[in-house]
Amino acid sequence: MAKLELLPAVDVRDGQAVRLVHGESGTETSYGSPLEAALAWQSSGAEWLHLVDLDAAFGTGDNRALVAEVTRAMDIKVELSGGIRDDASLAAALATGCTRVNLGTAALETPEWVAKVIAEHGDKIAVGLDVRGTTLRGRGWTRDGGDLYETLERLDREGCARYVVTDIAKDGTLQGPNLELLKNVCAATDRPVVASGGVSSLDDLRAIADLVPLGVEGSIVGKALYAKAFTLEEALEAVL
Ligand SMILES: O=C(O)c1ccccc1N[C@@H]1O[C@H](COP(=O)(O)O)[C@@H](O)[C@H]1O
Repeated sequence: MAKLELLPAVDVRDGQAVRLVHGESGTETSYGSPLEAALAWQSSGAEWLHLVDLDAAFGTGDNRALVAEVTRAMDIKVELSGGIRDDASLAAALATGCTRVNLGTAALETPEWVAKVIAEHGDKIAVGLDVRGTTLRGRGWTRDGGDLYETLERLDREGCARYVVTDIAKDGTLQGPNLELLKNVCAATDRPVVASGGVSSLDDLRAIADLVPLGVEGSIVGKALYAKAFTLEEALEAVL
């Protein structure tokens, strides 16, 4: 059976690696240099880095040069997101050499553009389905953007390669992942799903790994690593 991929997260706000609670601006806890954090996850054995430009996602500026520097410094695969919403921001993101990008707001607000870039770039494009209940949220998770399952059906039709599914109610809370949501999304699509939000323990990761046969391919891990609930080495061992 395929093993669950783990994607330690580095979210960047105002030049710092931060974690938010429920993705709300103003709830930041700072963890210092994004490059140092990313290099630490790489040295601990990560095969992926989930790198987010939060200022670009919130529309409060950007950390584009810094996320490009971090991406270029990595020998591992990088999933890059935050503020990738048009040809220029997509070209800049892909030029960093990242393995794939994760689109959020654009999938809700400019579906024609997203269909076009999916057709052009295939599995270099993932779509982030960031939900409260079953309502998608965009623009830094501050605005409603439609129904999860209707959007999923449309993106499936357009050939979207994979989805990164975040339960906003869980994100940054260390309350455990929303396994029901993950199962429901896997039942609604045949595309791989990357889980995001709420991981607090090795048991949470094992529970997500149990969903690999249903279509879960990976899990983002953020707060739990920064809060030292477990080490990345322990996490990688737990999902072998
Ligand atoms: O990751 C977060 O904590 C987060 C919080 C608030 C907004 C966005 C967040 N992350 C990721 O940003 C992209 C969406 O950016 P955009 O809408 O395309 O500009 C997506 O990957 C979110 O999961």
